[in-house]
Amino acid sequence: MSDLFKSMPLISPVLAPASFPRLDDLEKDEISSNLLEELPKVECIARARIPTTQGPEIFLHLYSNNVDNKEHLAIVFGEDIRSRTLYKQRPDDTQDDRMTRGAYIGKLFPGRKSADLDPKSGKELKFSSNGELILDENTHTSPTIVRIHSECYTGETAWSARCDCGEQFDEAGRLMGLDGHGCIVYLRQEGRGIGLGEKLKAYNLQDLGADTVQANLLLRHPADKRSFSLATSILMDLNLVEVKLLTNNPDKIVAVEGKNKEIKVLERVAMVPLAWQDKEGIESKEVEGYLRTKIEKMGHLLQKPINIGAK
Ligand SMILES: Nc1nc2c(ncn2[C@@H]2O[C@H](COP(=O)(O)OP(=O)(O)OP(=O)(O)O)[C@@H](O)[C@H]2O)c(=O)[nH]1
Repeated sequence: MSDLFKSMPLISPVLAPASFPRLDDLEKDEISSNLLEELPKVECIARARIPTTQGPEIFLHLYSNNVDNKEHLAIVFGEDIRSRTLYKQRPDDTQDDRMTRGAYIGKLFPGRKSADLDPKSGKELKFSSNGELILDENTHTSPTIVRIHSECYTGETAWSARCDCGEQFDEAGRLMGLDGHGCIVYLRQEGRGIGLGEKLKAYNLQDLGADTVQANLLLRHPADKRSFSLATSILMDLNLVEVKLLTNNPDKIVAVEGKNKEIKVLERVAMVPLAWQDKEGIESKEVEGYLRTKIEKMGHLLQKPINIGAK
């Protein structure tokens, strides 16, 4: 047994190799959905059009909120998905202010003067007497493909084949690009909420034989420390209250719907790993173990097809 685990009692052989500490003596938190009585308040600070290397343009929305200081994002497919807080008229708001923060209709071009009126199409935004944007044919509100994605530096930026986060992110964008509308709510809760440093320690524990759940528990974190209430608030702000949710995680569905069912998940769209569909996708013994643990211990709604072997 390594020195690291000498002070800890042995784990049950069912849960992990005999050289690991017992999980039943460690804190075993349930994977909680952290449903809040009152949803966080969010405010969209800025929106900008991003042409992408993949084809479709996206509109990146940056949010502030009243529960943490992180920059949570909404990656929006569709010019007509509009944030209430961004578009609401503010005291002393000028048309230049509105264009600068991204609260405009249509496209920006050099010399444009009005945010609320698109001179090319003649479409115009309308507001109520208290400055709220009126939802009309210029604002998309119908059921929309949505993914709630938690930050994964390793999978999205450092080419990690320990998880399928990068592949899921790309696939979500591909489906939304095809549909023409969609939203990836990108929450800064790295490592299922434990942060990148702790996730790296968890990876070392995984190399020492723990699975992803055990590694979190050994570090005295819950298996899943995330909350999805910010996603609920952001979707409400974007008027995306009826969604087709891309996920395999049943906890996420309950969590994003909110305590008072502020959001309706009309449909769950499974995120099947590409390699399990006989397509080119992430393959490694680590990702196999990661997905197995999600299915066996975290109740993910995913089944590996029997014809796909360990290649
Ligand atoms: N603690 C920990 N976090 C991990 C590990 N591998 C990936 N993650 C994190 O897990 C999260 C993945 O989240 P998602 O893909 O949004 O969600 P999910 O719960 O897997 O559900 P799906 O919607 O089905 O993908 C990200 O925050 C990753 O950084 C790991 O081994 N340990």
